[in-house]
Amino acid sequence: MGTALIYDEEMTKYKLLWVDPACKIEVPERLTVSHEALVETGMADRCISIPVREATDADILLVHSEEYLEGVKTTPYMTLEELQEFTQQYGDVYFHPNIYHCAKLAIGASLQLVDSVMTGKVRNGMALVRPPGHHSMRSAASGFCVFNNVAIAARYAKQQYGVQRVLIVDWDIHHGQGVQYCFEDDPSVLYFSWHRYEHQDFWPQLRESDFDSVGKMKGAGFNVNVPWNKVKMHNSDYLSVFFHVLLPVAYEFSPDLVMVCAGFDSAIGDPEGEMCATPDIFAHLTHLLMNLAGGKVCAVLEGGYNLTSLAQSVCQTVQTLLGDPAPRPANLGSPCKSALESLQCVRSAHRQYWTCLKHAADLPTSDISTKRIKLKEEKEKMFKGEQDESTEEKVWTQPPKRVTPPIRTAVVLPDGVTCPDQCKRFSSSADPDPLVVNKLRENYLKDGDDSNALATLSSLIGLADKMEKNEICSGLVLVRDVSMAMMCVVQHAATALSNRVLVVCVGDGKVQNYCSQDGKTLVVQFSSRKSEEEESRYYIPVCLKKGCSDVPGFIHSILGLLLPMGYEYDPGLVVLAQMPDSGICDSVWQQLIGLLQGLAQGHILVLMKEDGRACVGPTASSLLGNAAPSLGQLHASLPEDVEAVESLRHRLEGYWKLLQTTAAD
Ligand SMILES: NCCCNCCCCCC(=O)CS
Ligand SMILES: [Zn+2]
Repeated sequence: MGTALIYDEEMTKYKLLWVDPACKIEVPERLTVSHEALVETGMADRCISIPVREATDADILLVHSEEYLEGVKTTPYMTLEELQEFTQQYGDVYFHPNIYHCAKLAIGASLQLVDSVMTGKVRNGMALVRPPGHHSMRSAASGFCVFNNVAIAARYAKQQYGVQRVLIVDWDIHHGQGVQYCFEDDPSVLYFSWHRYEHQDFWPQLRESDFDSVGKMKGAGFNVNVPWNKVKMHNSDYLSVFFHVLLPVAYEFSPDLVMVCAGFDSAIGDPEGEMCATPDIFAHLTHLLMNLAGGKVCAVLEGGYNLTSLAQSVCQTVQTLLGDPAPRPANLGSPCKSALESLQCVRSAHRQYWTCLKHAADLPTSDISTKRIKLKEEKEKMFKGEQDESTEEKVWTQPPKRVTPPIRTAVVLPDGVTCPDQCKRFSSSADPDPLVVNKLRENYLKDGDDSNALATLSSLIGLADKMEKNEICSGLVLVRDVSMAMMCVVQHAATALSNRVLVVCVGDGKVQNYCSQDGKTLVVQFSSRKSEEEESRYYIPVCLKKGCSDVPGFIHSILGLLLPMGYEYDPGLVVLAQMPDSGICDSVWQQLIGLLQGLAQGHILVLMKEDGRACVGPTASSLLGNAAPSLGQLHASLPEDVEAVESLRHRLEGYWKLLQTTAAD
């Protein structure tokens, strides 16, 4: 299934008609540069174009009051003075004779997107709209927003398609207070937002934007606010919040639909956000959401005011929705102290609502909530001073071109096992290099003349080489001895290939401690038995009471341990081995493959035992980029597993900074 793109140039036909410094950044070019970038990169043609429609009164009344709607309806006939007067009653927004029409199209675009996804016409999609929506409230416009596009779309999805649970992820740099107010007492809509806050000093300067606004009444726990109390937040800060707050909660919530308030003022170069996260980060944020809700992801444009980073970020998002592998998450560092403080505060505030956070630490000793008041007083005192408008020009390298290999998934299967469609059967066509053959014979083959084991191993090596050359994206190999095959491909990768190799081993089994201490390989093994090998920086045995068969425990160890380390390690190749009788079920296996594909540009090599034929279909489906089936709402992990993962995290966070979930005192 494809990716919808909804855009109509009519939404460029309104603009600011008078002088207002706060509003001058919201210009029609925001939409034109975004759409043109998608056209120039050829991505618009790869999408399924869906036309906009005009929202009806009933659509708008799902969220807004009649009196507000009646008021906005009069604006097309107003004179300039009347428009200015009408605008005065709201903050940081402007009206225009054509903005009501465009606001109805922005809603209609969002509803068309929901229809296309919910009817299965497409898998996911993006709506390029203006005016944005997430600040507008039941009876008020705010922050360039007239109607709340995403809030209306979420209510529409529930009403029209009986959607039980909607996750709204708001990665715009402003707090979508309009969305929070709309759903704060509603447990069927989980609203997650991070936003520049600076201890309530940044617009819209609301006390209720802080981490302790968790929702009200039966909606308690379903509103998650992550305040950024400093600017210059980077990719590592964003990813650590996904790994340690959003994703665990989202998997526990198990939404039927994911809506994204896709604002790109959180990217580097934006005058509002003043953050440092690079446009490619949106490929990873999007990818990490695509295995939720069976892949039903609807992204709707909100903010984004630097026309260069906006266009690049939109392209990164759409390219990932199209299924292209994400770029390498290069040089991730440690989250900054302020981000870790916020992370700790949010997890602490929510531990009573989510089992995945129940073990979260207390509020940091430097309880940042009191800073809010003190800082406010200081600001008042010193406010007399100049507001430094130091907007030095930010520069960043353009995201790397993401070339999709000609072959998406190659498979090496024993005769008699049919090749899954869209996969390509692979065998090392050229006679294997005699050197390789000898090495295989002496190191890996018990009886040296086992010809088809030799053929399989040399195919395996050939596959790894083609992945390194980006001729093949991912591979699946059925082997007789998984351990031996793993050793073989890791040895080959460690010597012949230039890249680091992440080895993920699912299930018991002796994993030769071939993790060279030089960091060429990072081995993470999930099993139910204590590993006899010593744990180290590059060999991490994760012992789970019921191994991979306990879904919550396994998912939490993937999200909270494996992904943070994997992203920080940034391998060129991922080897994923399913040991015999690992106990892992297909849907969890598919989640694991889907999530790991965010690494190594999707170069993941899966090894399974020959008799694992039943798993070939599901594995191939995930390797081809299809969304994994939803796991359903997750219950609590076993206490032993929580304990194991937490102690492992504490031991390793000195090495792997993305494992941190608290600000060191
Ligand atoms: N009044 C001093 C400056 C105010 N700047 C904030 C303007 C609203 C931004 C809203 C937005 O970006 C929507 S995503
Ligand atoms: Zn914004």
